[in-house]
Amino acid sequence: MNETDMKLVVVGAAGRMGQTLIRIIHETAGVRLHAAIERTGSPFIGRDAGELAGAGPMGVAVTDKPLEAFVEAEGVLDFTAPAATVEFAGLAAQARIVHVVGTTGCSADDEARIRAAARHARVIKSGNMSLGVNLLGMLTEKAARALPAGGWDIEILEMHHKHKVDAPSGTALLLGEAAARGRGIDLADHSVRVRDGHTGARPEGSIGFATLRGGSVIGEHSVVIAGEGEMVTLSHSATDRSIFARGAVAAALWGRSRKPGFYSMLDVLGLD
Ligand SMILES: NC(=O)C1=CN([C@@H]2O[C@H](COP(=O)(O)OP(=O)(O)OC[C@H]3O[C@@H](n4cnc5c(N)ncnc54)[C@H](OP(=O)(O)O)[C@@H]3O)[C@@H](O)[C@H]2O)C=CC1
Ligand SMILES: O=C(O)C1=N[C@H](C(=O)O)C[C@H](O)C1
Repeated sequence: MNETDMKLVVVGAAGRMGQTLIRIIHETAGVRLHAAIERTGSPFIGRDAGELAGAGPMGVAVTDKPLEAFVEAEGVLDFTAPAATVEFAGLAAQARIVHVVGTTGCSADDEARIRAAARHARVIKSGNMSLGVNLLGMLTEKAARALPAGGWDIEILEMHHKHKVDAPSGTALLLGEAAARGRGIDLADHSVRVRDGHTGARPEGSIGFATLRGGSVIGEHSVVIAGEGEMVTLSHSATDRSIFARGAVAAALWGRSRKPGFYSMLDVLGLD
């Protein structure tokens, strides 16, 4: 441990991503686990966070006191749920720390509240923290720009594990936004999120989404650009959650020297 290590809090510490984040912090130079948070009443309160994550004892007990943890820390890594993330955004703003948000499924109102907190906190939010998906976003934007709407139809397909609660995935929406940017259109006005029954023919220029759920799939995403007699498919497969956790830790370290504001992984990775 080093005095200059960035002190990080993991909220949702017992979750799939929370445990992965604790393991990655443990093996990454320049950061250390300062606190681990779960909700009041969680059976994990009081447990050693390192043991919970399968990394061995770390001497950090899981608590339900986020503000106490935030005021002594430099950053919080948040892969929880929209209502929790909105609350943590307010606390991170009070504590003036870095807030890395991986939570997906946020409503427009949640998004506005998180952005408001970015007046005081350094918020880095992305539907996917991996390098590969952010590169895929860039490639999608370029392909959508090069292949015009009259003749080329964009569909985004995703599959995740059976426990996932939001759809389309944050990544699918990130890719949809990238495609819409490439086409110079607003995604909200052109997306088709569900098809059922007699839908009529596909509206030209729309961006369609299809969702699969099952088993333990970590994250599969494809951008299909279908033309007459040919089809281009750009895709990404996640085989280990550590890709998201490494991205989140890199984002926290990047945010340490930034001014308050709202940033994305494209800023962190220098891809924007
Ligand atoms: N951006 C990215 O790169 C990625 C984003 N994600 C997103 O991260 C989120 C979490 O995913 P995952 O880890 O699989 O989900 P889990 O359900 O496994 O973990 C979420 C954790 O957050 C806890 N939690 C919820 N509310 C609170 C609260 N108010 N205070 C403290 N803890 C709370 C949950 O506790 P409880 O069970 O008691 O509710 C749970 O332990 C999802 O939105 C997912 O889409 C996931 C992977 C990558
Ligand atoms: O819930 C998940 O697991 C994941 N969520 C993110 C999303 O909604 O895209 C990122 C990743 O695909 C895993």
